[in-house]
Amino acid sequence: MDFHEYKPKETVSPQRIALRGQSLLASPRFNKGTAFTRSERASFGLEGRLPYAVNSLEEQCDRAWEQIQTRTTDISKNTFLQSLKEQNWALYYALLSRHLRALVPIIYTPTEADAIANYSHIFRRSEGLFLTLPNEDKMEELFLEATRGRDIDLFVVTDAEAILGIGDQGVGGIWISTAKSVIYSLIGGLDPNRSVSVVLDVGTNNEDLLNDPLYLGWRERRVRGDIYDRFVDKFVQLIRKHFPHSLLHFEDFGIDNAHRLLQKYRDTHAVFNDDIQGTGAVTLACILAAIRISSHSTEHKPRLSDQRFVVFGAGSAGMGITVQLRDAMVTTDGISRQEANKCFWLIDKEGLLIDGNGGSDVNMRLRSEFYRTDEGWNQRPSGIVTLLDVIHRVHPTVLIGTSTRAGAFTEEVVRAMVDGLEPDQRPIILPLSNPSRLSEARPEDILNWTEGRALVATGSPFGTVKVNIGGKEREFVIAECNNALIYPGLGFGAILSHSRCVTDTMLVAGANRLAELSPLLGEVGEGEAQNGAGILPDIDIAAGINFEVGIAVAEQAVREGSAAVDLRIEEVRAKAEAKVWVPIYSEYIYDETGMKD
Ligand SMILES: NC(=O)C1=CN([C@@H]2O[C@H](COP(=O)(O)OP(=O)(O)OC[C@H]3O[C@@H](n4cnc5c(N)ncnc54)[C@H](O)[C@@H]3O)[C@@H](O)[C@H]2O)C=CC1
Ligand SMILES: CC(=O)C(=O)O
Ligand SMILES: [Mg+2]
Repeated sequence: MDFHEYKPKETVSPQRIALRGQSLLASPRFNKGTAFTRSERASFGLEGRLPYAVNSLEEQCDRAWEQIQTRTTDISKNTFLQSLKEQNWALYYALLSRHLRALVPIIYTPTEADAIANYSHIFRRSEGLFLTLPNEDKMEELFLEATRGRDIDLFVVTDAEAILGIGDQGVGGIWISTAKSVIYSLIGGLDPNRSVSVVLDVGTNNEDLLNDPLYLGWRERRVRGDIYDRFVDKFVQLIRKHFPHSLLHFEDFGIDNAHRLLQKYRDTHAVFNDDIQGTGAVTLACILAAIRISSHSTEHKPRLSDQRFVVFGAGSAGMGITVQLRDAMVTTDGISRQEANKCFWLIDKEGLLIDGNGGSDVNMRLRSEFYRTDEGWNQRPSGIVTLLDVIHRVHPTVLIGTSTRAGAFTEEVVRAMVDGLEPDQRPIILPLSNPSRLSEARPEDILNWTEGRALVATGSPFGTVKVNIGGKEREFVIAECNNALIYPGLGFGAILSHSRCVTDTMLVAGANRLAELSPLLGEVGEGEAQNGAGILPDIDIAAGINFEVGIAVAEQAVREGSAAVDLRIEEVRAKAEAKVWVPIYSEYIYDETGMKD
C-alpha cells in the first residue's frame, strides 16, 4: 500500500482549531494557504488575508512544482523546500510524495550535505531542539518547552561529529536530524508533529567552523569523556522519563561514541543507531536479494555464509554492516559466530585488519573478532596489506565501501574481483559512501568494467546507467542501498508496537521483508542472470515498501514479547493503517478550546 493515496479516518475527520488569522497562516502544521475553503476563511478571519481563489492541494502542488523548476541549483531548491516546510507541512509533504525521485536527493543526500556544511551562512529560521553544553543545567526546562502538549513518538538526535561522509559539522548537524525526521514522515508515515529533531551541541573540532565569524554553534572544541557522557545521559534520561514509549534514533555520531552509546542504552529504551543498525539492515536486505541472483550454483539455496565479504572502511557503518551480516549468518545458516567471522576481511586506513595494526579507537573490540591474524599475510614494506592484495588472494563475492574514500574501487580492483569469480557468478559491489562525490566508484564505471555483470547498489542516488554490451545498449537501474529505504519502516514498526527495545530479531524481520520485495527477484525470478532491475525497490515506492517493513517489525515485536502494548499479530496491519500519517487537508472547525500548536 502506498499510504499517500490512503486517507485514514482520523485524518479526514474535522479538526477543532483554536488559531485564527495570521497565527493560523503562520502555523506550518495547520496552514492551508490558498486551500482554505470559503467557509473556513469566514470562520477563521482569513478572507482579507488571502487572494480570492480557492485551490485544491493538487493545484498548490502544481504551483510549487512550477516554482521549484525555476531554481537552477540543487541548493537553491533545497532552500526553497526548507522554506515551504516552514509555511505548510501538508503542501511540503504532498509535493515531496508526488516527486520522490526528484526531490528526495534535494532534501536528503546528496544536497543536504551541502546545506549542512553551509548551515551558518544559509540559516534563516531555526527548526528543532538545540541542547548546548553551557545550557546543561536548563536541559529539562528546554526539553519540556520543546515538547509541551505533544505526544512524541520519535526523537532523532545527532552530536554532528560524523555527518554523512563530511565529518564534524557542529551545530549544522541539526539539519541531518530534521532531514531524517522528514523521511520518517514522508516514507514511514509518522505524523511530523510527533517527532522532535535534536542536536547535542558539545562543540566542534572543525577548524573552518571555529574560525568562521558567522558560525552559529557553541564555539569551543568538542567535549569528551565524563562531561560528554553526563550530557548525553541527561538527555536520554529525560526521554525515558517523559516519553517512555518513544523511539530514540541516533544519527551520525562519531565512531568512538556510536557503538558505545548504542550498547549502553539499547536494553533500557527503544534506541536505534541508524548508521550501524539501519545501514546494517538495508545492506543485509540488499545482499540477501543479490545473492539469490548472483549465485552460480543452482543446486542449493545460496547462503550468506557461502560468500566472501570485503568491507572497505571499518567505521560505524562498516562495522554495523559486518556485525549485522555475521549475526544473520549465525541465525539463518546455523553456523558458529567464529565460523561466520571468517567470512569477512575488513580494511581500514591501516590496510587489512590483521592483528589490530595501528587502530586505536574504541571500535577495536568489535573489530578484533575479525582480525586475520593466522593467514600469514605478507605486509608490504609500508606495513599495509592493500585492498588489491586482499582481492587477489580472497576472491571476494561481495565488496562493500563505507570509507568516504572517493574512487577507491578502481578499475584494477573491480577487474581483479571479477577475475576471481566463476564465469557465471556476478560480483556484488556496493559503494555506500555519501554524498555522491565520496562514492568509492561510479556505477557507470563498475558496469562498464564488468560488462554489466556486477550487481551494484550505492549509498546516494545515481539513476539509470546505460552500458554497451557486445554492441547492444542495455539499461541498468542502480538501487540505492541507503538506510532511508528501511529505517522509516523499522521505526514505524517499533513505535507501532511500543517496543521496549529495538531487538536484532526485529531488524532482521525488517531486512528479510525488504529483501523479499526486491524488484530483481519479483521481475524475473531467482537465478535469472541478466536483468537490469535494481537490487532494492526504487525510492518511488519506498512508502509502500516501508509500510510492509513496519508491519513485519511490529509483528516480530509482538511475537517475541518486545511489544509493550496489548496487541495481537492479526491486529497489527489494521493498527498500522490507522496510525499512518498522510499529507492531506481535513476540514477545520473553529473552537477556542481546540488545537493551538
Ligand atoms: N548508504 C548508507 O545508508 C550509509 C552510508 N554511510 C556512509 O558511509 C561512510 C562512512 O560513514 P561512517 O561509518 O559513519 O563513518 P566512520 O568515520 O565511522 O567510518 C569511516 C571509516 O573509513 C575509514 N577510512 C577512511 N579513509 C579510508 C581509506 N582511505 N581506506 C580505508 N578506510 C578508510 C575510517 O578510518 C573509518 O574507520 C560515509 O560516507 C557515510 O555517508 C553511512 C551510513 C549509512
Ligand atoms: C545515510 C546515512 O545515514 C549516512 O550517510 O550517514
Ligand atoms: Mg548517517
